[in-house]
Amino acid sequence: MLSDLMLYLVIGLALLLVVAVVGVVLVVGRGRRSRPVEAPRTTPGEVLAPPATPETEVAEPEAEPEVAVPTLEVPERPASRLVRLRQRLAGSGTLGRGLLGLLSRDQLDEDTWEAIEDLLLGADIGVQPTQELVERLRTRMRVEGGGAADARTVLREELITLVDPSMDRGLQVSGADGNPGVVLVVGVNGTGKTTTVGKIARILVAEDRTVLLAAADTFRAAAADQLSTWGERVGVEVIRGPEGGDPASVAFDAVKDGVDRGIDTVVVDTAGRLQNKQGLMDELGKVKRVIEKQAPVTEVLLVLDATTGQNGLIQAKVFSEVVDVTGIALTKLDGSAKGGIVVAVQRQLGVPVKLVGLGEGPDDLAPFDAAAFVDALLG
Ligand SMILES: Nc1nc2c(ncn2[C@@H]2O[C@H](COP(=O)(O)OP(=O)(O)OP(=O)(O)O)[C@@H](O)[C@H]2O)c(=O)[nH]1
Repeated sequence: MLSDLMLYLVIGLALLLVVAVVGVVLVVGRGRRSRPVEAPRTTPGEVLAPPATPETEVAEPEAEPEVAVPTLEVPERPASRLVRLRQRLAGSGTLGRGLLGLLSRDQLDEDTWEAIEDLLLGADIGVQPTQELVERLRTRMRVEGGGAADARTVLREELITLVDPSMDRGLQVSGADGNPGVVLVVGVNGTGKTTTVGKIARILVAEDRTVLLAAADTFRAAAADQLSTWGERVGVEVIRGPEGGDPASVAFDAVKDGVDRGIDTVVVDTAGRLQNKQGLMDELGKVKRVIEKQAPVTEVLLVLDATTGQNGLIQAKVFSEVVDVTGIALTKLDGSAKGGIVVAVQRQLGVPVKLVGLGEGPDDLAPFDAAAFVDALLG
C-alpha cells in the first residue's frame, strides 16, 4: 500500500520535472529567436553583403554571426597557365589550320604557295619573315614532302625556328647586391598595361616572392584605383601619389621602400600617353633615372596589344627609341587571329616576347614559350 503510494509519488514528480524542462526549453528558444539582429558596422569603401533588416526574426537554427575575414586569393602557378594558351589560341587558330590544309595538298603549285604567303601576311608575321618561311617550306617540302603528317612536322619545326626558341624569355625580377628587382612597365594606354602589372604581381606572389607595386600613372586616378584592387586581392601593397603628381616621385618612393624593406620585386606602372615623342621621352627617361638613384631597373617591359597590328609595331618602335626595352608582354592574344605579331615585333625590336595575355581573368597571363605557342597555333 505504502509502496504503491511511493510509486505514484515518484511518477508524479518525474512528470512534473519533464513539464518543467520542456517549459524552460520553449521559453529560452523563443527568447533567442526574437532577438533582433545587429546591423553590421561598415566602413566607407567596404564591400559587404546587403545588411539584414533590424528586428526581423532569424530562422532556426541560429548560426554564429560570421566574421568577415578578408581572404587573399591564391594565384595560379605560371606553369599550368600554358595549357590555357592552347585552348585560347585554338579558338582563333585559323592560321595554323589554314597553313596545314594548304601544305597537305597533293599538288603544291604556285597558287598554293601564294595562298600560304597571303595567310602568313594576313596573320601579321611581316613581309621578310614570311618570305623566309615560305622559302624554307618550299625547299623542305620538295626534299622531304608528301603527306599530311610530314607537312605538319615540317611546318611545326619551321614555325618554331621563326619564333626563335633560343631567346632568353625569363623576366628579370631579381636585383643584385641586395637590391630588389625593378620591373618598369611601359606602353600606350589601353593596351592592358595596368592589368598586366596586376597579373605580374599575381605570378610573383604565386612564386612566393615579396612584391611592391608603384602606381606611377598619376594622370588617371582610376588607374591607381585599378592597381590597388589588384594588390588587395593578393595582399600586395601599392604605393601611389596624388592625382596629377610627379610619376617619377611615386616610382622613387616605391623603389626606396622596396630597398629599405628588402622586397624582392618592385613593379612600376607608368602612363603611356603618346602625345609626342619628346614628352614621352622626357617623362619615361626621368622615371628611369630617378629610380636608378635607388636601384637599377632590371627589366623594361613593353606592353603591346596583339590586335592592333601594324599600329602596335609603330608604337613599339617609338617606345624602344625612348627606353631600352628588354622584353615584350603581348596582350589580348586571345582575341586575335594574328598571332604572327609575335614574330614581327621580335624582329622589329630584337627583343623577346616574354609574356602573353590570354584574357581578362586575373590569371590569364602566361610565360611565353616558342614550342607551346606553335603547338597552340597548329591546334
Ligand atoms: N581579352 C583580353 N583583354 C585584356 C587583356 N589584357 C588586358 N585586357 C583588357 O584591356 C582593357 C584595358 O586594360 P588596362 O589595363 O586598363 O589598360 P592600360 O594600358 O593600363 O590603360 P590605362 O589604365 O588607361 O592606363 C581592360 O578591359 C582589360 O581587361 C588580355 O590579355 N586579353
